[in-house]
Amino acid sequence: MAHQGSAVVVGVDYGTLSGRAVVVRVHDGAELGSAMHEYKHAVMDRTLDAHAGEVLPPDWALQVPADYIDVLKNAVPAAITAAGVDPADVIGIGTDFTACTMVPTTADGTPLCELEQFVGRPHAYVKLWKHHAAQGQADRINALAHERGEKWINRYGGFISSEWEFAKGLQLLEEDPEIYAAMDHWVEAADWIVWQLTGRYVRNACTAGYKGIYQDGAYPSEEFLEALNPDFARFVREKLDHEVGQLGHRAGALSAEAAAWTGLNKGIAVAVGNVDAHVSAPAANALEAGQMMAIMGTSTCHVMNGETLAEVPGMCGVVHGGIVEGSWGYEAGQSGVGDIFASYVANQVPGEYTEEADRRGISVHELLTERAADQQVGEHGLIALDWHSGNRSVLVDHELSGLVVGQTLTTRPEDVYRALLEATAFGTRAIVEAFDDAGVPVTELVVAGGLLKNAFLMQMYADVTHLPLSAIASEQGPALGSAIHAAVAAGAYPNVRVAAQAMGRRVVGAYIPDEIAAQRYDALYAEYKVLHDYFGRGGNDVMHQLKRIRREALTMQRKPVPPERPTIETDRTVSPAYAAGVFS
Ligand SMILES: Nc1ncnc2c1ncn2[C@@H]1O[C@H](COP(=O)(O)OP(=O)(O)O)[C@@H](O)[C@H]1O
Ligand SMILES: O=C(CO)[C@@H](O)[C@@H](O)COP(=O)(O)O
Repeated sequence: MAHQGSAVVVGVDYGTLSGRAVVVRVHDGAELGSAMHEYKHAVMDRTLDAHAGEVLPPDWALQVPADYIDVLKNAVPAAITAAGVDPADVIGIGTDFTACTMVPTTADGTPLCELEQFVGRPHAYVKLWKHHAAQGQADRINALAHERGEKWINRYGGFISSEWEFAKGLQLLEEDPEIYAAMDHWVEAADWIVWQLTGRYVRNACTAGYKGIYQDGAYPSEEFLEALNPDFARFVREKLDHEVGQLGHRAGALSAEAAAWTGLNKGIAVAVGNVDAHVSAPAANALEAGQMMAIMGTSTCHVMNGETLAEVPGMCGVVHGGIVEGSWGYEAGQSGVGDIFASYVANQVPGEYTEEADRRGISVHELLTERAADQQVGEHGLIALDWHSGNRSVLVDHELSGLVVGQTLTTRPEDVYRALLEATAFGTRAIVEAFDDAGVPVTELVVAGGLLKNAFLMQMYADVTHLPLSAIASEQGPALGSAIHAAVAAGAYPNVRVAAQAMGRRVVGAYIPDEIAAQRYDALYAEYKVLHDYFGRGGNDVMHQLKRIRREALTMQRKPVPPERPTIETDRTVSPAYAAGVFS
């Protein structure tokens, strides 16, 4: 298809803590400039900082939609300046988001948290993907789906996640019915941002399928929803159902308002929304069956196309057109990966490590990795479970938690750090094996995301999985993927596959398994599997019990508002649902 050599597109990647914009040349995918903008309110997981600092219950994670608009206002113009291009050469914009990240809105798309009367209500805010407080609702959805023999449940590996649209929606109904009643649309942030760009609400095939239980053109039935909770019966009809757009299609034209925010021309193409993980596969030009993309950052998402439909136990889902139009897209994931390393570095590493890292001008991650790399496989005598943020695949249980076995009086921080790195690699191997066993073989691991920079970790993943590992040749994988979708939406390419060949790229076989290390990891993996099945499949319920006891303790304490916020009324010190004791 004809397009001018100077034509560029903009891709915007909405991550957990920031949004990144990249300007990409249409004919070859060259990245000309980029910019990042951090969300002012980051993730609100302890207190409702956007209002008066009310204490949030455990496992909550909220965001503020206005922070997403700030990315359009700041990162997009900055990326255009960095690229040195004329905004008039931009022919389209595409976006991707974390998911399932949900915004409750009025009929015109106004987030409920922006209404005066709801600013102090936690349920009026965005529920971020890692809001894990709807596990009780997810458990009920799963039990009922199996009891009624709902066909769709096996498209999700047998489990609907607490992270997804139905569990979070049911939690909203049951804990704050007034907000639920005021909500006209329960919108994926991936679609909300496209709505803000175009003035048109279009759901995208990716989140509708993976997160919204939309299969073969239908959602779960009203009878099913009514059996969950009679007030939930019309959830699909009244709050969720809307036109679904295919990935790479044009959602609409850039509105005058969004043109003013971004500095781009009104009327350019805006692509249908997408998810950070799925959009990365075209960016690595890894769209063939067997090429499993692992997008490794805060969490890891695994996405892979397949030629046929298979039911993989514990996968997140399989959706037709979920990665590219026309193919079965599979997704699995690990809820915590970089997050686990970050939490360890922030809370468990002695000051002398930080001082040494500072002195040498490296990060604590790099220091710990360097020391961890300087030992034989198994030398630390440890096995860890990577469930600090719960387990997404293959157990689909966010009431699970982390574990390190084998610590002694001589265990050092780098030992535990290495065990945590290994635990996440073992978690990926468990996912790869689930796909292999279900007849969807994985032949290549293609990595994108922030963790690519840790070469020791990458070699470990190749060794542990016994797979050749390719590396995406972009530091902005999702944003590049969004730019590819923008190019297709603008008509520069006939479809995403063709665009990916011209604009996407990866280094094939960047890491090859070391046979000796791989064999030694096999022995550790065998022990990991024992612990995995024991704690994760009902052998020992201690992790669930600890979460329950913690919730009880927190409910009893009713934590006071910090003293520096003296003006807050006492009835606002906890969320209404929390005060009502519904979290006990
Ligand atoms: N050298 C490192 N080794 C391992 N993990 C790292 C290293 N540097 C940063 N991290 C982790 O990478 C994660 C950020 O990854 P990134 O892809 O940038 O973010 P996101 O997933 O939000 O897009 C953080 O959780 C951090 O702990
Ligand atoms: O779950 C998905 C996609 O399905 C991700 O959006 C979610 O894990 C967040 O990813 P990041 O770790 O922020 O890149």
